[in-house]
Formats: sequence, C-alpha cells, structure tokens
Amino acid sequence: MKPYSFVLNDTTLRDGEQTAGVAFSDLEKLAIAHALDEAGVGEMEVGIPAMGMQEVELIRAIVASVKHARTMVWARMMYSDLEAALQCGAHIVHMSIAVSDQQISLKLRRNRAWVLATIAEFVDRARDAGAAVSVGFEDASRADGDFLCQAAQVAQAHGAIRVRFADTLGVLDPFSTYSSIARLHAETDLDIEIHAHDDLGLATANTLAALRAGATHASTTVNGLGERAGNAALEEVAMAARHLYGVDCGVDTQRLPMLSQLVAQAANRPVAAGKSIVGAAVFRHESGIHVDGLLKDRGNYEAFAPEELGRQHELVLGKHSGTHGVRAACTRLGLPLGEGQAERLLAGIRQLAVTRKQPLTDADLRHLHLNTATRQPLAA
Ligand SMILES: CC(=O)SCCNC(=O)CCNC(=O)[C@H](O)C(C)(C)COP(=O)(O)OP(=O)(O)OC[C@H]1O[C@@H](n2cnc3c(N)ncnc32)[C@H](O)[C@@H]1OP(=O)(O)O
Ligand SMILES: O=C(O)CCC(=O)C(=O)O
Repeated sequence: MKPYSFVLNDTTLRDGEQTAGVAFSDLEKLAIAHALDEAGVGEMEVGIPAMGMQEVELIRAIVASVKHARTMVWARMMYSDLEAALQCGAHIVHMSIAVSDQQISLKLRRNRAWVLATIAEFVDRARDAGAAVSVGFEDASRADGDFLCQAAQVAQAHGAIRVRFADTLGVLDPFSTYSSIARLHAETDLDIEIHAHDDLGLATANTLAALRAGATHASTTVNGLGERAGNAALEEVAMAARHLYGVDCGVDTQRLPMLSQLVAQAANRPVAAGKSIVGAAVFRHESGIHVDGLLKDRGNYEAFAPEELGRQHELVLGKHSGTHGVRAACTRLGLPLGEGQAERLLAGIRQLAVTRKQPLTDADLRHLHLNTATRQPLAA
C-alpha cells in the first residue's frame, strides 16, 4: 500500500535533545522550533514538562511562538507528569507507557492488567482536563502483538486520538515493521505514529515501511539526532517520501540544509560529510567515470536534483579523476591544455591527492598546469 499523506512529528526538541551530552539552551530551542515551523513540519514534540518549572516555562514560550505546527508534550502516565503537561498549553498531551513484558515487569515492576487500567485512567483524566491525548507505547516492537492491540483498543475506547508505536531499541526491520503496523491498523481506528530508532541503521527504512502499512504520523529528528544511534532523520523521511512515493509531507526541502546546520551547532554534533541529504560531500564527485557521466548528462549519476535542497553538484579533482574531469576543470579556470597535458596533469593530481587526502584546490591545479605545460619533472 502506498502512503497517500502523512504528518511529520519532529521530535528534535524532545528525543533529539535526549541524546547523551546534548543540551540546548532556551534560545537554541526557540530557534529550532521557529526553523522547523517555517520549514513546514506538521507537528513537533517540544519537550518533557515533568523536568520541572523551568522546562515548563520554556515549553510554554515555544508553544506560544510556533505559528503553524501543532505542538506535543511528552509525559509518563503519572499524576505529576500530567499536571505539568497540562500547564504547557500544547495541542497534544502525549502520555507514554511501556508495553513489552520486559519493561512492564522489570522496569515498571507491574503487570499487563495494570498497564491497561493505567491507560484507561490517564486517557480519561487528560481528556477530562480538555486535552487531546496521544498514547505512547514504549518498546512496542518487543511487545506481544495481541496485548499491543488490546492496549490500543483501550486507548481508543477512552478517547485517545492516536497511538505511537515506538521501536525503542531499533530492533525491527522493514518487514517486521510492516506486519506490526498493518496489524495495529487493522485492529484500531486510531491514527498511528511510527517512532523508529536507528540502532541497526534502519530507522528511515522502518518509518517508510510503517507509512506503507497505514501509519499516519512519523516521528523524525533533524540529522537523525536522538537516543543512542538516533531517530529517523527528518531530511531522509521527507526526501524519500517525495522521491519513492510521490508524497509531499509539507516540508520545504530548501530549508533542510539550514536546519541541519542549526541543529548540528546547537547539539555540538558535526554532520558527517557523507550524511545523506545534508552532508557536505553528498553532491561532490571525483571519480572519472562519474564525472564524465555527469558532464554528458547529469541524470547519469543523479538520484535527485541537489537544487531541491538549494545545493549543487560539485566536481573535484583527486586520486580517482579521469581526463574528462581534468579537461573540464581546466576549461573552467581558462587553462589551455597542450598535447598529452591532461594525462600528465592526471599523474600529478593523483600524486598530490594521496599526500593531501582531500580534493585539490584551484591553486593546486594552476600550479600543476604550469609544471606540466612542458615535460619538466613536477615540483616537489
Ligand atoms: C524511551 C524514552 O525516550 S522515554 C523518555 C525518556 N526521557 C527522559 O528520561 C529525559 C527526561 N527525564 C528526566 O528529566 C527525569 O528522568 C524525570 C524528571 C522524567 C524523572 O526523574 P526521576 O523522578 O528522578 O526518576 P528517574 O528518571 O530516575 O526514574 C524513572 C522513573 O519513572 C518511572 N517510569 C518510567 N516510565 C514510566 C511511565 N511510562 N509511566 C510511569 N512511570 C514511568 C520509572 O519506573 C522510574 O520510577 P520508579 O522510581 O518508581 O521505578
Ligand atoms: O512516546 C513514547 O512512548 C516513545 C518514547 C521514545 O522515545 C521511545 O520509546 O523511543
């Protein structure tokens, strides 16, 4: 089944900030919320009110500043958490409870009957207080399937608007995600949010599988920030949905690089050069065959146009260059090539690239060009 549309619920400000060692300042949180809002995310999870009054005040400020997106706050199924959450004025109060037997008995020290009764009680309480309630199923991927459906039915019967299926430890693959979500979708009428973690590098793939199986909402974070190996990356889910399914989730993709930089800086976590969509080097090409192919027709080596992200292809010279790339670079710099000079240049480029371990600069090429104009040995 192809997803027709879905809502991105970006949790950079909640799960993203939970990354060990990451702590945003108030100004950074406000700036990230503003940037996400301007980029067009449908929803954002903005924090954990149970952390105390200072956090509640900050969440209130964020909620007041967000103009377009719906806001959500995260809470445990506890009176004090609900009370704090209700003070924030967010559109949705998300109340979480563990549903795997492992976490029910060895973390909460309770049993399944207590979980079902607690869902009923807290959805009722939050609704009575006027909140729209989403129910979070922590560790859903390791839960018994029958029990998970039972829990979702209790949430529905008590008036929740959504359930979140959390692959808390990132242990699913796209096939198991598909079957779990399809079953949940068949057994409740509630909206379903997929919340995938990247411990096995499958968070985006699992998110897409869940959307195909009927999930209506997807948790994401900018740069895939989040607990341990992180969450499904906003930029990956948005671009994959567009290119694989033709589904526009409302995000202005031109803003993704800026968002990525903003979050990388606030998190003090540089983005890897090869990080899909937003890495500095993902539109950089050196290999001779690729550069030749791109010069003939960019469709030869283009998954999607970098211009969608406000970016461009970048052709560089290095150890794997070929003569077509060398000629193109010389033409760009207005450097005429004599008989056999492209080949001589290539030899010099290879030598220098191994020493430098980075692409050659224009100045390097000019220098090599001078040295290879005649058949003199290369300068050291
Ligand atoms: C999978 C997730 O990402 S869930 C979100 C996790 N996020 C965070 O923990 C970040 C923010 N957390 C915090 O600031 C603090 O942990 C607080 C304020 C929430 C709680 O702090 P403390 O009260 O000191 O408790 P602490 O964090 O040490 O322990 C967690 C407690 O919550 C309980 N708990 C955990 N999940 C739930 C739940 N869904 N419903 C009810 N209780 C829960 C634990 O059993 C434990 O309580 P116990 O002492 O009765 O065993
Ligand atoms: O909201 C929930 O229940 C899920 C929380 C979470 O971040 C997770 O389980 O990974």
